[in-house]
Amino acid sequence: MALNVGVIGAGALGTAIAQTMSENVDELLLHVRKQDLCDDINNTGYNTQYYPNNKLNENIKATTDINDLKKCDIIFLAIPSSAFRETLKNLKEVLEEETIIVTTAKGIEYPSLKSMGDLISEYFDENYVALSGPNFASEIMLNQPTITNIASRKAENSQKVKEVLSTKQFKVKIIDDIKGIELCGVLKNINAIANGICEGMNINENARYSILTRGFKDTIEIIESFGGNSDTAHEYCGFGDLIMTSTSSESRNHTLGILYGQRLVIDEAASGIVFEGKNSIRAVRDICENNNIDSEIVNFVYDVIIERIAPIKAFNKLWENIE
Ligand SMILES: NC(=O)C1=CN([C@@H]2O[C@H](COP(=O)(O)OP(=O)(O)OC[C@H]3O[C@@H](n4cnc5c(N)ncnc54)[C@H](OP(=O)(O)O)[C@@H]3O)[C@@H](O)[C@H]2O)C=CC1
Ligand SMILES: O=C(CO)COP(=O)(O)O
Repeated sequence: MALNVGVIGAGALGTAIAQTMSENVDELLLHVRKQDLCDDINNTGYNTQYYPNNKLNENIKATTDINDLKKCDIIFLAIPSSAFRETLKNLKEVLEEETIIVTTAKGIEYPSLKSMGDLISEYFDENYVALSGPNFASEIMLNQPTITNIASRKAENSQKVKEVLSTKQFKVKIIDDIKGIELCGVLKNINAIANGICEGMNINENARYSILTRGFKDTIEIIESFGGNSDTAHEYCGFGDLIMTSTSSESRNHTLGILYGQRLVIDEAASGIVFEGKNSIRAVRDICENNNIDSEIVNFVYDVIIERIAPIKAFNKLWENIE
């Protein structure tokens, strides 16, 4: 394929989608932060930090030099949302405005309450595409069957991104709701934490799945309040990712919730693990307040994670108010 494609972020997701797309392009540029990891990838063919047992395809070339991305037609940002603005500023120095930027991050900027798409459009106009779905990176890396949704403001951009991403195993469905797709990714993390907290406290399944049902309804309400389409909540990026992340032990957000539910304190910053849901809870609560949405699930997660209210007390309040 003639398109030049780059991925920024050689973590779990960046490496996995690089591997997928390398089936479709002549050369895939993978931008890595650390020189030693870059050397490992180029010299051994392994991402020794994230996937020490999975050989990378030979046409994946790692670089630490952002200037190498100049020639790319499409660049995927597979980094935490907290790193987006800084990375976009750096990219703006070297890229043409027409470069398509794809966000894979399921987070939101605080206190601006901007989505990752909003941030990209500050630097690269409307040339962005959002990707989201029930997509554990570890499974993508193993080339296991996966579907994702993408959305953008320009149909031709979605089409190009679909072309570089699609393989026999990795399916891509374009939807027409850029706001909704991003909100789904953010909100499912909050629900995953909520369910994790309940699981950690050994709350019964009748209650847990009622809470998940309520979380799904709140997701629809929030999407609609942003002018998004409620159908998006029924997509892979909506229902699919919500259920998967809220119930799977593979999810970092779900696991974080379990730890809080068990009142086990970990040093989240020192762990180096990306907990997007934890980082976006303040933003989601502000979004609800600004739009007069009273989400008991969002309040529950805020109470436990930010206010550090005892999980059982927070749960009792949630249960009293849920209907
Ligand atoms: N993992 C998954 O299954 C999925 C993840 N996502 C989303 O993708 C995004 C990335 O997640 P994931 O790949 O799992 O995270 P990882 O922690 O596995 O990887 C993060 C990558 O970003 C780099 N990075 C971290 N901080 C910065 C920074 N300040 N500046 C530049 N680069 C930075 C890391 O570099 P270094 O290694 O040097 O720290 C690493 O390459 C998240 O928003 C997540 O929600 C979406 C779908 C699935
Ligand atoms: O978004 C994901 C899968 O779709 C990954 O979820 P976690 O960040 O909770 O691990």
